[in-house]
Amino acid sequence: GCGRNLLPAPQPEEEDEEEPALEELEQREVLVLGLDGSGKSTFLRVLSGKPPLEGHIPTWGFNSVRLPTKDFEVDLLEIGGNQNLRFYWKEFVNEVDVLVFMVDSADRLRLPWARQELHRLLDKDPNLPVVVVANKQDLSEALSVVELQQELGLQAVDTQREVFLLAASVAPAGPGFENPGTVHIWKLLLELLS
Ligand SMILES: Nc1nc2c(ncn2[C@@H]2O[C@H](COP(=O)(O)OP(=O)(O)OP(=O)(O)O)[C@@H](O)[C@H]2O)c(=O)[nH]1
Ligand SMILES: [Mg+2]
Repeated sequence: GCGRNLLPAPQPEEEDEEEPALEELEQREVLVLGLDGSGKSTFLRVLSGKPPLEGHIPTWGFNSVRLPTKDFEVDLLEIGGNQNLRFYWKEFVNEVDVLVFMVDSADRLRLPWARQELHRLLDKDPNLPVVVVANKQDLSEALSVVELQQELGLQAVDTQREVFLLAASVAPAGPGFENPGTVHIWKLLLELLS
């Protein structure tokens, strides 16, 4: 045998009695999606007080952080944006409270792809609040929010649903973490989750 006979059989009923309540705070789930290189991992790092990484290290799967607030805990879950991973995105949109969709505002050539993926997700859950982040506004070639609204087809989205488009550069320019873009996104998320 492989040794499993040595383990005592699990006795869930007894354990239930002894196990203290671990989760006192309510959970909120935020899904963070967007094309590869748009800044999802950077956003999660900066939110958790870590400096952004220099280059692009692709997320080959999931990446998550849990941030406590006074009323609840916020789980932010990134799924990598590589083309092979995008297939899985739609499996998670119905499981979360808010979707953050990151866009590299300077990646003009791939905006049509970002638009297509975003609208697929919007179609998947008509009630999910969506925060579109027009990231990398620090780059000179970045499109403005007005241009991005057009390019991402957000004017056409029906007025019933909550879609926000926020300009940001989530990677801080220098040391220190008073990043106004990230703070702004976080405040909006807390409002939507309350
Ligand atoms: N100039 C500029 N660069 C940024 C900004 N945010 C992120 N970056 C850079 O963009 C690159 C990619 O960032 P990531 O956060 O790894 O991108 P990602 O969306 O997680 O990518 P995948 O995991 O592959 O899906 C990194 O080199 C970051 O430093 C920003 O606001 N401005
Ligand atoms: Mg990543």
